[in-house]
Amino acid sequence: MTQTKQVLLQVNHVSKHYHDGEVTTHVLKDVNLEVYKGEQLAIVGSSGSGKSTLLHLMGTLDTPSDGKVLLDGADIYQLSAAKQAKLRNEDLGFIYQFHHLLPEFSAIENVAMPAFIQGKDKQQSLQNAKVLLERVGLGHRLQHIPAQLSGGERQRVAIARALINQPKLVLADEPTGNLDATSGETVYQLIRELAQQFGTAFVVVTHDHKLAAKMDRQLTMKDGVLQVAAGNINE
Ligand SMILES: Nc1ncnc2c1ncn2[C@@H]1O[C@H](COP(=O)(O)OP(=O)(O)OP(=O)(O)O)[C@@H](O)[C@H]1O
Repeated sequence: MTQTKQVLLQVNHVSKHYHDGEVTTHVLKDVNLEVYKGEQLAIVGSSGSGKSTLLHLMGTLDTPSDGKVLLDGADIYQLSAAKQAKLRNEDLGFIYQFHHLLPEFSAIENVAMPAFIQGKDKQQSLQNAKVLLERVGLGHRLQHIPAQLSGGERQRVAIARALINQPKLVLADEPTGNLDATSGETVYQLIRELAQQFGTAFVVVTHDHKLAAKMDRQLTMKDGVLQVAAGNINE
C-alpha cells in the first residue's frame, strides 16, 4: 500500500486456551496483529493451527483468555453484549464457508436482513440489496431462496449480505472453500473491487494459496503462533 496505513483493528497479546480436567490446550499463543483500513489480509496455516479461533476473536464471537482486541482503539471485549451486537451488525461483516443464509428467505431478503436489523428503511434496504446482488452477478436470482441457488451463488449472496451495512471490516472463513477455481476467482475479484469501492478491510482465513497470494498481505498461523510469511507483496 502506498498511502499511509491507518490501523483499524489491533490484536494485542491475545492467547486462547481451553482447560479440560488436567489438560490445557493452548490454541493461540500471544498473537499480535494490526489490520489496516481497507487492506486485504490472508491468514493461512495447517488445519487446527488456530486460524478460525483468531478470526472469531476478531469479531466478538469468542472470548480471549488473555490480551485485548481493539477496533478503532476501543477494546471490543469491554463492551456490553448489546454494544457488541451493534458492532457486529454495523461495523463487521461475516462470510462463512457454509453461508448461514436463512433458508426461508429469498436472496434479496437475506442480503437486506442486517439492514432491517439496524432499523433502516425497508424499501431502501431492499433497493440496496438489489444493487449489491446485481453487483455480484445475481440480479436474476433476487427472489430465489437458498435451496434454489448453487453453492457459488449462495456464497455470493453471503458476500453481498456481509457488505450491506458497509462494514469497516469483513471477516471471511474459507470464502472459496466449496467453490471451483472460476468461482473462487470471482470471489477474489469481488473482494478486491468491493474493498476498493467501500474502503472495507478483509481478513480472509483460507487454505486456498492462490487466493492468499493475491491479497495485500499473507500471514501464517503455526501451532497458535502467528508468523509473517515470506513473499508479502506490499510491505
Ligand atoms: N472447546 C475446545 N476445547 C479444546 N480445544 C479446542 C476447543 N475448540 C477448539 N479447540 C482446538 O483449537 C484448535 C484450533 O482450532 P481452529 O478451528 O481455530 O483451527 P483452524 O486453523 O481454523 O483449522 P481448520 O483449518 O481445520 O479450520 C484445534 O486443534 C481445536 O481442536
